Amino acid sequence: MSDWTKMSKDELERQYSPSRWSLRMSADDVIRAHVAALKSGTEKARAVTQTLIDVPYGDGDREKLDVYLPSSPSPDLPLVIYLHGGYWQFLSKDESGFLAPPLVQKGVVVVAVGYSTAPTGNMDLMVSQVRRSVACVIQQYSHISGLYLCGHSAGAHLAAMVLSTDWSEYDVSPQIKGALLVSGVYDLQPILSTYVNEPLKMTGEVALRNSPSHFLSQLKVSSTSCDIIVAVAQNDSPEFRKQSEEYFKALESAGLAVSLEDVPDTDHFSVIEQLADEHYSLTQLLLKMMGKS
Ligand SMILES: N[C@@H](CC(=O)c1ccccc1NC=O)C(=O)O
Repeated sequence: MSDWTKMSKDELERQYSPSRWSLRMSADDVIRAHVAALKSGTEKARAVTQTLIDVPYGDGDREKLDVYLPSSPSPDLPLVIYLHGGYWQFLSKDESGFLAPPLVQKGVVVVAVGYSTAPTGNMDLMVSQVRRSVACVIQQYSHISGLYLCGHSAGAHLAAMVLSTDWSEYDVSPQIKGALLVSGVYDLQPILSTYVNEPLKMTGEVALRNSPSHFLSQLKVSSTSCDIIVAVAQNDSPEFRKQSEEYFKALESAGLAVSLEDVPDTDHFSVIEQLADEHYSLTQLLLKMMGKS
């Protein structure tokens, strides 16, 4: 696989256009179908679980989260925070509850976090928002048995930044027990010169200070006992696959408990959509991580 620094702008943009790599449908159709699947999955989740919608975790407009709760409270109550994808510019928490039903059914609390996507928000703000959301959840839900993170695409990037947080600047120091990072971007430098950065307007410095690949020693300190699964779709682009493989290798070299899951017969979108299905491999892995399979 060639190095991104040697790629033309066109090739880099192709590599960082997840929809162009789907084998299921055209680029436009796969995005339409993705949004539709997330919306209908979230509507279903809201119909079959108890919810708390638009709970603020800060003063900002988008600084709200949705909570999906099991109906019978049990003493063993894991909580998973979901950070949605959409290239830091699309989607919101409002269609990010689709993964709740199979988890809630097993007695897990699911929290979908909102954050200020670009162009309203910028990368520094989004990273600070998701960190604050995690701190807020741990303060409000101090009785939970374990805190877990799950993120897709841009959300996997944000989840990796949460794992790399120096919590000394916060009121709490959350002990995250496990993280499922799905088809993420862990080095932001390759996207700097692409269309993805148009609304984000990141400088090289912003990209560097928000790249999880540059904060491995902080992650090791803050998330020593966190089980990490780096998952990637079989049909993600070579660059996306390389992002996951390299982050996995770096975590492994740092001595963390990490595994790489290459999910067969999935593309960038189906790899996360299928979390709505209790029989899907990643749903089972997430439940197993929480001791709920
Ligand atoms: N231009 C991007 C768009 C994209 O990634 C996206 C668009 C809408 C909702 C989610 C998206 N990506 C990942 O979650 C693509 O080629 O797929």
